[in-house]
Amino acid sequence: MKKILLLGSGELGKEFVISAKRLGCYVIACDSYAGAPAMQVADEFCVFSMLDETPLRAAIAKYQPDLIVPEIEAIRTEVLLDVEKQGFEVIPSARAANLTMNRDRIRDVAVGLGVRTAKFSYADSAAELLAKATDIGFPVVIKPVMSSSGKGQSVAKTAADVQASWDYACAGMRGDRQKVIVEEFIHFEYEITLLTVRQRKGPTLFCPPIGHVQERGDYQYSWQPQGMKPEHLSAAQQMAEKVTTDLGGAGLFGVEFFVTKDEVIFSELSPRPHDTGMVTLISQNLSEFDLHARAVLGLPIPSIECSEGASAVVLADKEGSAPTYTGVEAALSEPGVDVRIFGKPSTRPYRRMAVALAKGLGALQRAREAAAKIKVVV
Ligand SMILES: Nc1ncnc2c1ncn2[C@@H]1O[C@H](COP(=O)(O)OP(=O)(O)OP(=O)(O)O)[C@@H](O)[C@H]1O
Ligand SMILES: NCC(=O)N[C@@H]1O[C@H](COP(=O)([O-])[O-])[C@@H](O)[C@H]1O
Ligand SMILES: [Mg+2]
Repeated sequence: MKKILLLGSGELGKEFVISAKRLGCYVIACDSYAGAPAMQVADEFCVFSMLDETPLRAAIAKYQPDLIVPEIEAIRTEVLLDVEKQGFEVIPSARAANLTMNRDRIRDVAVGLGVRTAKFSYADSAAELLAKATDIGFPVVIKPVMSSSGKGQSVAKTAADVQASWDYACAGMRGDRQKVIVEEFIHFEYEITLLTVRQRKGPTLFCPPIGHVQERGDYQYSWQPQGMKPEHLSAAQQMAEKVTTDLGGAGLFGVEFFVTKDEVIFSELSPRPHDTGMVTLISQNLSEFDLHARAVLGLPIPSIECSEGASAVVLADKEGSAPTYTGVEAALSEPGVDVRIFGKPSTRPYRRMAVALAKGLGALQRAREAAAKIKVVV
């Protein structure tokens, strides 16, 4: 039985714990607040800020896990680099966790590998941001180098927007680096997440591409499979293989691409299950969480089967605690529809609280209709 220390206990971690426990693992779920989704299904839990070196080291020393599995980006990843040297195993690797926590570091790796990205630059002041944005050409997308789920992200349409974008990025930044990435705005036809599985034994596997739509830099709904021109799919797979091979280790990655009429552009990647990949809870024989669990445990993945499916998020609209949910009965009365309520103990505007899933013909519309029926009450 493998002992897993899960760093981050949100909705993605909760499904991962269920998958890992079904395969006989013992899981200690960690996060900065009590009652986090994954803690509700784990064997033990531990509450501390994973950005703090001391409690993070203490948890690793106390539990002596076989595997350390990061579930969020905001972790004191220097500690992971250090404990990996001492012989602990970090999934997929401490380097992957460290690089992907910093948009600039992973972007520099991708560029070094010759992977196509949007034009971009970095800035550490409003004045520098204005100069870099002007060089690239408006509109530009601005994101803190340390953030996720769209936090601190905005689009500057003209020079007049730059100061507001800088202030917004500074307010949404986490971690200790006051730095942003400024990117050319890509007018893509669609965007995808390519779930990519690195196995301990065996070749890298790809799930059929997942299409998704984002608002405020955060995912709203996703579907699988997203139809792609064969040459675009193979370009995306080649880039995903290149970057994940460089990062190394075993596990599932969510590799994000923009697809324009003529080309595929790498955006970023998560060295762990991806929020848009929650669709695989209904569309695949093995969900992205099952695949991550099998890959990290070195278990076989003989085939990945997919049929049409979709997911749509249920968001909170205000701050509160002990939420309840209405409309679940109405949502579930449709055939082929399912719901996952994460069980987060508190709400804030736009916090993702649940997801509706649908399979079969018209899955996307039915998932969105089901999500719209569910209301978060606080
Ligand atoms: N250069 C760009 N051009 C056009 N749209 C963009 C660009 N960069 C980001 N976006 C849009 O914003 C979304 C979020 O961006 P990105 O994935 O970089 O942020 P994130 O905070 O890391 O999100 P997550 O943590 O949920 O993956 C993208 O999926 C895309 O819809
Ligand atoms: N795009 C990354 C992502 O979706 N991460 C997921 O959201 C949780 C945080 O949610 P919270 O902010 O509501 O606590 C994380 O723990 C993870 O499960
Ligand atoms: Mg993203």
